[in-house]
Amino acid sequence: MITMDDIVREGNPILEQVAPEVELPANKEDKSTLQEMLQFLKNSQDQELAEKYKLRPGVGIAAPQIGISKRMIALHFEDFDGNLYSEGLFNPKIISHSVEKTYLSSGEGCLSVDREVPGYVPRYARITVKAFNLDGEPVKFRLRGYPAIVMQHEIDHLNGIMFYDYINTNNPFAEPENAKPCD
Ligand SMILES: OCN(O)CCCc1ccccc1
Ligand code: NI
Repeated sequence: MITMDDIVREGNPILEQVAPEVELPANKEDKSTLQEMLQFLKNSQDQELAEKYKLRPGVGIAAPQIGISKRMIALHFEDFDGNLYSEGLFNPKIISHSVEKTYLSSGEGCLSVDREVPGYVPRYARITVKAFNLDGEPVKFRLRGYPAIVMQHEIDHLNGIMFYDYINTNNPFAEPENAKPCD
């Protein structure tokens, strides 16, 4: 099972690389890795398992964060209406997005960053994403608000981008242009 020992931390160059696409249909190894990533998220949100294995709760994870430079991400979280998003995705791609931006008023964190980095992280408010799921089927997501933020945070990891790259260095909590908080 994936534990925090498997999570690479900032400074590791793999987090700054653009990851190559996964060859589809996915081979057994890539499929098993993606399933383990999804299981890690579920475990990290289970009080007992998180305590037992010292897991930091995560709502998403990208393969480079476990040292694998491939375009694979997993998501496991509920949106503010209680809808569950639980996906293992190959080669996710944002195919369109709003001009408007959004951000979490509490800022963001990252399993690969062992420190607080305060500040607003402006992201597209609405995105359309195409990907392939664990069954190898093409899937399309139209996301807004919190789910859109999580998806963008994960896809950024596949392009070597960290959440703090977006924070306004002069004034981290300056109101981002053309953006409204989603919470
Ligand atoms: O890459 C996953 N990650 O480091 C875990 C935290 C993900 C995350 C946290 C806040 C807002 C969006 C996404
Ligand atoms: Ni992250």
